Amino acid sequence: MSIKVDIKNAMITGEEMSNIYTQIKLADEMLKNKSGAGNDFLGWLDYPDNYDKEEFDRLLDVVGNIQNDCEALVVIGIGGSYLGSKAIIDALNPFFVNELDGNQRKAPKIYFAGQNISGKYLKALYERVKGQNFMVNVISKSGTTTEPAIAFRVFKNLLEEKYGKEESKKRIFVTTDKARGALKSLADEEGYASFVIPDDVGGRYSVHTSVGLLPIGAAGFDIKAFMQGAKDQMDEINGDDSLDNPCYRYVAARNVLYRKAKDTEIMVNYEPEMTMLAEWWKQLFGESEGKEGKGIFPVSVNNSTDLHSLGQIVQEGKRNIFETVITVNNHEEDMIIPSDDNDLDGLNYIAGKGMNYVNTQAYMGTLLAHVDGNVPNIVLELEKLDAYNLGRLVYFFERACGISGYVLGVNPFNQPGVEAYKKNMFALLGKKGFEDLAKQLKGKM
Ligand SMILES: O=P(O)(O)OC[C@H]1O[C@](O)(CO)[C@@H](O)[C@@H]1O
Repeated sequence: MSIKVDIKNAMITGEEMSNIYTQIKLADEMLKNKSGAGNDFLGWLDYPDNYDKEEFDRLLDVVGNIQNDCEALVVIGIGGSYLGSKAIIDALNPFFVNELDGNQRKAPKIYFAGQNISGKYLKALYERVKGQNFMVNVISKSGTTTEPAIAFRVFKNLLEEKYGKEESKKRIFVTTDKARGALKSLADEEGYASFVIPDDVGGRYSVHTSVGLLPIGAAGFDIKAFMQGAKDQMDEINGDDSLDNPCYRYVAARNVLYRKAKDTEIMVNYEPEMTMLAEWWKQLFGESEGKEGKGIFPVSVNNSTDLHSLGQIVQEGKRNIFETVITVNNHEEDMIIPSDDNDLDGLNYIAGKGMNYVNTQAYMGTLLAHVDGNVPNIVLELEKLDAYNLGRLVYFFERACGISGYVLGVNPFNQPGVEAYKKNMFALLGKKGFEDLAKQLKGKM
């Protein structure tokens, strides 16, 4: 079912929506006819139709082998080579899944590495994985990103010590550029099975490519349904160029709000398994829109947890924020609140109710309070948290982000700003070629 976008609490007039509509339509046309900035990175746009079916079948085979042949898969990557698969796997997995033992599990444990530079984290993961029958999927479009490169070196060594060089080759799956980068050269040299990140798909738009599909499939989820969701969402957007199109409505609302000085968007969820979905969304919109001194700053809260930490500032702090709440209609699990003869905690008034009911009242009460506090709320309603609907949601946001970037007047497909920290880090680490910068930086320290 379609994703619904409700803007009745977004504090926007019909006139404001109509005024921005032409720009939304034009921006989407620029995407579709590939006439805008960054038009060499639009491979994701038709990907649900145009993906490489042979590679997909090969991926299904590999996923099946991973599931049969190992207890644990270490997925190495950062940013767009990490957040999407982590988001979908977290949203779909039962809680505490890695604590289930072998016969209670339908798929290997999935561990993530290379998404930080913490020695403590990597050491702990190394110790946890070394006694298990494990495999590795290393993902990097550039093939040169420092964080995953370090993690891969560590786990490659561990595999080779444990299984020997030849057997290790069967346990390593590489997802990278088809021709360039250190990882591609290494994969060719060693003969690792490789999957391609298409040239024209940037990291943050790559969840439906093998970047996302291999880990999501290995974790036991239906990647065909995930692709179908994207396809249906794409067809739906292409089939309606009016403001009834939920994707257009979301883009229109957030841009109207931005023009009214609401320059911070808070992605709100009420289910902890959606935490990482917001992290993926933050990269998507932050890297796409945050340039040339422009952009809506994307942040997220996990409620009701964060109502007890950030609730105060949302309700009464600087009025430059709006919220986008994601709600899910169908919850499969619930916990009924027990009754108690003594009722010393005073909870009997909700005894017999499900926690999902309580959570919904918390959501509605919060929304009304925040709107009273001058925080506009956009609500995105998802039918269900399953592979199909998540496939839809990912495409929905990708398309919304591409359109929104053009409405803002930026290239939504580059990220020049992330190079600054990398250069400084290389200089400070003493990498060859960064000697002059190292001198300058040391002078400032
Ligand atoms: O897949 P790669 O090339 O390792 O890049 C990982 C991430 O790093 C960035 O390039 C930022 O440095 C992101 O845009 C990207 O998603």
